[in-house]
Amino acid sequence: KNANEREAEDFLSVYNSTAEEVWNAYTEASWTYNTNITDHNNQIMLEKNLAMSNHTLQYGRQARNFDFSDFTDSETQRLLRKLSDIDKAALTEEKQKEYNQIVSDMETIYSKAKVCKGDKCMPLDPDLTEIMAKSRDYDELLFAWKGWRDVSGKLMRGKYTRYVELGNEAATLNGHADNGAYWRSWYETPTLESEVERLYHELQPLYHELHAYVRRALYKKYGDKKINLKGPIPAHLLGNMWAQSWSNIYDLLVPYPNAAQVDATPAMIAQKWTAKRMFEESDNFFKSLGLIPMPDEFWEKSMIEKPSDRDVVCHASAWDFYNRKDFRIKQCTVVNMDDLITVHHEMGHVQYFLQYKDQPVTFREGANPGFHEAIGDVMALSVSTPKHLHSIGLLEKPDENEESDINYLMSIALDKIAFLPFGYLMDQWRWKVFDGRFPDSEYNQQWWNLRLKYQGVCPPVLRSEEDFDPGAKFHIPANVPYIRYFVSFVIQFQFHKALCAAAGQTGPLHKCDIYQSLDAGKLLGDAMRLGNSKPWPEVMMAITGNTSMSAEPLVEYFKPLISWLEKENRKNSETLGWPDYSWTPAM
Ligand SMILES: C[C@H](NC(=O)O)C(=O)O
Ligand SMILES: [Zn+2]
Repeated sequence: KNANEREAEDFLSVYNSTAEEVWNAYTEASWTYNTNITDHNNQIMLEKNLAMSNHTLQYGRQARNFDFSDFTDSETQRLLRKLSDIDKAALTEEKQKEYNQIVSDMETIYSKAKVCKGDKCMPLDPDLTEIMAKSRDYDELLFAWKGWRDVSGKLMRGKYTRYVELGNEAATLNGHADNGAYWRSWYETPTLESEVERLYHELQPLYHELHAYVRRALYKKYGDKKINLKGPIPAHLLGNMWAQSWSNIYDLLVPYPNAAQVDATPAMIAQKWTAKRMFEESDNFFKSLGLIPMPDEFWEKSMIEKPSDRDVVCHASAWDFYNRKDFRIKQCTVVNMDDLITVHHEMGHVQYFLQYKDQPVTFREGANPGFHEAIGDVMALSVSTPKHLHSIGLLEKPDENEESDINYLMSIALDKIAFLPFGYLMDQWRWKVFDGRFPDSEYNQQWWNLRLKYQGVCPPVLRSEEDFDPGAKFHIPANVPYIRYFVSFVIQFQFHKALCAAAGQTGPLHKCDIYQSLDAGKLLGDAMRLGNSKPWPEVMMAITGNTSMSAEPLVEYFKPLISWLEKENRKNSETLGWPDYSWTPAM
């Protein structure tokens, strides 16, 4: 190694120890704000954010001064290259303040928004979420759906344009074409857009079969004034505020009502499960694989229930405090199956934090953002099986037959297949907003064009450019990219297949439960420990033996259901897709 490389290594170790301090300070302030939304806490968070940016700027400039092309250590090169992208620190201080204030204002609007009916004012979590999940009254659903958009997205519209401008300015200062290009650069895959488009088209036939089957069930429930069997589905009838997961209307869709049921919620309530019990159950699952237990600080400092005395950001999230000891989850947990899955999703993030905690801070990320989103969901694919739920006392002995299998696959498909178009379109919209193809005069129109094109849903009431419906989904005001979830929903089945093989499970993928397999745990743990120190295809290779994303394991997992749906839809001579694309329900 030449002197230049040795100097770079010293520089990087000073960077790392100072970064741990500064990032920890910001994360603590951000946690305080997210778990107690006040102006005071917001101001402190903004200050710590600026301090972090100054640190990034100072060290980013020095990193750019190194000519690392002839360095021998590829890790040092990778670290310096990542440090050279200084993100928002490239903006002037007052533009950084403006940008950070806009993002925190939008997130505060979203997190404090309430829909009032008389003197009862309902937040999204848990009230409106519960109405969307449980109500079967067309107009009550409409009240919640429209009301939520009026008090969230609609109030952010003016801020979003400036957010886009400043995000693009920072991206171009770092050499990216626009902010969308900056976000995609994290995948180190120049062909990312065409790869996700290819995956989407491979999976679209599965979605069309499910969409046609669900539309038929909703037609039976709500009648021909509200459902057109050749048209899009009104977006408020699918059990979820954004129609991104349909498992809450499973009761309208059950393929075999007399076969074994799959929902653990009744047992969780009957057995008086608590949020704490749900987290302990998840921790047990990870430990059974030989993975790392949640440390004491996690149990002491996490916020696992919605506090009654203050405003908080309820959208569930996992937190790394960058001191290799302190990791937390913030979740407004409700005792039901949906939230038990979410608990595993968030615990998957913390397991990743624990596995890569001794990496340089710059590498304490997922191999790509989709990897980070996939870990917990892989665990949940095992935990959700009737066999596993029975083993933890949440379902009576599952009768193993073709009908109960189809019931189970349907319940998982209502989460996983239903999600794919939404997971895909969120950043199709944002990438085009950032690259200018969608001017702010068309924000809402273009949003609904994509919602129709990919999801086959339509707004149940007239929309206009007075509205800003993308802002009604957390990740838009919170500035959280979304293609990571589409990537996750594809690769998690690749991981599931690989871990099931490692666990010696030879049956069909949907019956596999990797519980207690130390081999499966080791395969995933070793991959997580790499963090972002290697390009993700190498990590994909280490887990699955392939270097690329593939829809095949997902298609294999759902094969029995797809065959069943094809037969069912043919029997009903369903129209696949929504050729009556301009139909809207009687208002
Ligand atoms: C799928 C995504 N998950 C998450 O934010 O953790 C969502 O909830 O929209
Ligand atoms: Zn997540």
